[in-house]
Amino acid sequence: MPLDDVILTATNVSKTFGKKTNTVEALREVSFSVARNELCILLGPSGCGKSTLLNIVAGLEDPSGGGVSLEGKRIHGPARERGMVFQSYTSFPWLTVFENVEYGMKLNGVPKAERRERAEKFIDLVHLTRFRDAYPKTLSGGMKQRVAIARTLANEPDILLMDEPFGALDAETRWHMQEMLLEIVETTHTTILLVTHDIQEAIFLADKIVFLSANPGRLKTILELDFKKGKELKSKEDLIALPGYLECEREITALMRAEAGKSKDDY
Ligand SMILES: Nc1ncnc2c1ncn2[C@@H]1O[C@H](COP(=O)(O)OP(=O)(O)OP(=O)(O)O)[C@@H](O)[C@H]1O
Repeated sequence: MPLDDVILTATNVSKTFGKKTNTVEALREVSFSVARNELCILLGPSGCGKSTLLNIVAGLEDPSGGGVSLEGKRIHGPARERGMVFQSYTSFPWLTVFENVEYGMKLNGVPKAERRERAEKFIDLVHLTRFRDAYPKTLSGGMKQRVAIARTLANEPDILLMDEPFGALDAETRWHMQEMLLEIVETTHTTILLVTHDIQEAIFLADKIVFLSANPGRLKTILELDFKKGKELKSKEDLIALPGYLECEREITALMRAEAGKSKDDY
């Protein structure tokens, strides 16, 4: 990958929680990069440090060793250029959809006319135009998460960070959300770093999968998903029908099983 295409670089990122005898080594010397306009997935078994790594990129946690740079600048603390969407819905209940999407821009000093224009654009993008004046409590889980996505994108981050964004949703809503995310990427060319432990979700969404092993979290492998390159995927069915899909799913399932180290009797 040409160097100027790299937007985010993680170099030898380590993280140990706790002090003295009571420590947990969550990450050991993890290095990877994300290219501009790429959708990069952090995947691995439970407890391998995916969320910790994403939180370090977000600036919500400091690494114990190594570091992360965005556009060549070392990350220290949270900033607007790195927008985060969590699994739990984070809209303000006393504000309408429109006001929720506008809120962050208001804090960032975006002038009113531009705020309105951007809020409308991103509400349309997440298919909530009819619900712009609704309050979050009247919306479904998927709609609330769409508000969070629109609000984060409206701040025009350089990279969108997503931690299990569809993890709390039922299977059907999850598919729709995944399909919508690919539509968003196609329209806005946003660079995304997304954590999931769902193998199918990872294969459907990813340009690249960074697979972590557990105890401590280390880089196991990076999968480029060549079988998808140049193919237009609108739905899960399109993905499953692609030659190469099953092999890819089998490879990742085997990695996951080896790393989780669980036989069917260990649960
Ligand atoms: N604040 C913390 N204090 C102590 N240990 C922590 C803290 N946060 C995470 N850990 C530990 O670090 C390790 C990695 O946790 P993390 O949540 O990043 O993994 P994960 O891959 O995102 O897991 P999951 O898929 O289950 O969400 C785990 O052993 C976890 O218990």
